[in-house]
Parts: sequence; C-alpha cells; structure tokens
Amino acid sequence: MYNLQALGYNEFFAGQQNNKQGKVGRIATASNGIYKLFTKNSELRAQLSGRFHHLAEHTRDYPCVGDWVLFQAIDGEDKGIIHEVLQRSSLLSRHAAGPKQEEQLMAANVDTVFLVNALNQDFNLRRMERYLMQVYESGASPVFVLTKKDLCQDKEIDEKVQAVEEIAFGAPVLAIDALHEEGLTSLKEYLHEGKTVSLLGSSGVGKSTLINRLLGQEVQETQAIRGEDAKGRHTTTHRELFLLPEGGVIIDTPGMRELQLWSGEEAAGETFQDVERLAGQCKFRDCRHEQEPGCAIQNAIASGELSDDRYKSYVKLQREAKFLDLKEKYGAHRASRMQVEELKKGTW
Ligand SMILES: Nc1nc2c(ncn2[C@@H]2O[C@H](COP(=O)(O)OP(=O)(O)OP(=O)(O)O)[C@@H](O)[C@H]2O)c(=O)[nH]1
Ligand SMILES: [Zn+2]
Repeated sequence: MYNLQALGYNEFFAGQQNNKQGKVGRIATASNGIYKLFTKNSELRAQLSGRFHHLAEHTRDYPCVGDWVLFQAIDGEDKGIIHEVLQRSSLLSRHAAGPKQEEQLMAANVDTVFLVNALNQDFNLRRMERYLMQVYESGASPVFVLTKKDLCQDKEIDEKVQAVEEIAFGAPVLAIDALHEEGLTSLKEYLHEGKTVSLLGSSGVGKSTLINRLLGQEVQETQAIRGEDAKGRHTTTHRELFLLPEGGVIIDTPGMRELQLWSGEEAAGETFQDVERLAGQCKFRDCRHEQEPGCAIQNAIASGELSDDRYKSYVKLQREAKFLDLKEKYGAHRASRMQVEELKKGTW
C-alpha cells in the first residue's frame, strides 16, 4: 500500500535492517502506547513488545512520530508488535521545564523544518533565533517560511525578510501567501520524494492552510473552518503524518505547534538554572518551597540572593509547562478540568 522509499526509507535505514527479524514500518501517530504504522502492505495498529518495554530506559528509547521501526505482523489482523526502533537521522525534542528536565519527543527522521511565522503579526526575531537553534541541534535543516505576504506592503516584506536573513545563519528565508498560493513553488524544493518536512510555528500563522495547499486538498482543519474557540481540536481532528502527491512526507504534530510556549514566551531566552540549582539543595526532595524547613529557595529569597519576582516567573513557567503537558496528553478540555481540580486542592 505504501512505497517505503516515497515515505523516506533509504540506505541509512536499510543498512540497519541487515539480517534482523521483522518488517519495517514508519510511525504515523503515537498516543498512549498505540502506534499507527505505515508499512509496505498496509496501515497497522501496533504496540511495543514486552521485551522492548523491558529494555527501554529513557524517553529517547521509545518510538515517536516519524520513526522507522521493525515489527512483526499479527496474522489475519491489522495489528503488529514493534520490537526495535531504527537509529534516527534526526530528532526533534523539547525539554519540559522543571527540575526533572524530562525530554519529550516530537518527531524523528525529519530532513527539513519549516519555521513558520506570519509577516503581519507577532514578528519576534528572538523567538525565531531560539527555534533555529533547536532545529540545528536536532540534526534537521531549518527553512524560514514567512506567511501572509498578501497582508503586507512590498517594502515591509523586504525589510522583514532581510531582518530574518540576518539571524538565519544561512538558512533560506521564503515569503509566501498560502491563501492565494503565491511563492509555494519555492517550498517544493524541500518536498521531494523520500524527504520529510515538519512545520513549527505558533497558532494562527497558517500551518494548516499551508499543508492543505501543499497536499492539494483540505486535510487539516484551519482556524477559518473550525472557528477560533474550538477546543480539544488536536485530539480529534488533527492528523500527524501525510504523504504528498509527489512523494515526500509532512509531519505536523501538536507538540511541534506548542513548542513556542514551552520555551516560555514571557521568559524569552531566560533560563532558570539558578532556581533549579537551589531547588536541588532543599532538605526535602519533594519540597514545595512554601514553608518547609530547610527550603533553600525560601532561604535564598530571605537573604536576597534570589528575587521574589524571579522565583514567581519560574513558578509561572512551570505551571504553564505542566498545563501544556496535560493538554497534550488529555486534550484541552480535560486538562482544564484537571487544572481546576488541582487548584481546589491547592496542589496546582
Ligand atoms: N491573508 C492570508 N491569510 C492566511 C495565510 N495563511 C493562512 N491564513 C489565514 O490565517 C488563519 C489561520 O490559519 P491556519 O492555517 O488555521 O493557522 P495554523 O497555524 O494552522 O493555526 P493552529 O492550527 O491554531 O496552529 C486562517 O484564517 C487562514 O485562512 C496567508 O498566506 N495569507
Ligand atoms: Zn524548597
């Protein structure tokens, strides 16, 4: 059913399959331990083998969207058991804020990341720089895609393109109008058969619109269709991995869409290593930094070593991260309810 080469299977992955048992498939969606696999013959629902669970130690050992895996098909059913993740050519992940610094995987084996920003709104070069670094670290190549060109004057477009070029470290900067399909051919260069592109950008910049145009059909609901206040949309209507008509793959995970919030819009570029170091010195491991004895944070605030304001923004960022985590796991609706519950109990 799928041409594996069109899906991105190449010598790098084939070389790892040598003499190993199992068929190969690419992960199209991953949620709560259930994976949808695109394979040569079909689409399968798959789970991890017991041995896999046993051997996996870190988040990175588990598969995510875009991974190539080895699996065993269950005879007569559209199901499979995954027993190995092939080594990745790139990995986009993010670190959850907080003392544990847990890693969350967003997409694997991505060749190009489109960093999508709208020319007419919320144009933040510092944030673009942070995204750019994150993409470089992942092993994928960044391309800036500036949307909504039709809503700006030529002079403004030129100035903004130039400003982005100055921070882009040589990454291409392309201005487009997805609504009227202007400039889309400049993106086609990255959408070859066997190549994988992923999109990163804030809500409303036009990612769904762009995906629909590139695919030539309405696969992703845009804001214009679903209305501004639709809740929990990613859990039900959102798809994650698409095969383009020309070959080539687009990955659009909810996690990628929310990356910007994780890095902390307000706390732009700030890190809280000082606070985390202090938190590690509290007497109790589960210290909530309120009135516990031996709380290094409260002591530092009392002595003036740590400002109250700084601690408050750290807490704020933590809560934001926690909420996003819940939202991603359970959908916006349930996440809000859980938040309210915790607020009542005083554990939020
Ligand atoms: N004028 C103009 N409008 C655009 C363009 N691209 C997207 N839009 C509009 O911008 C709005 C938001 O676009 P979406 O594609 O839903 O944005 P998104 O990035 O997918 O948003 P989320 O799904 O919330 O992450 C819609 O009303 C689109 O029609 C463009 O190039 N020009
Ligand atoms: Zn403490």
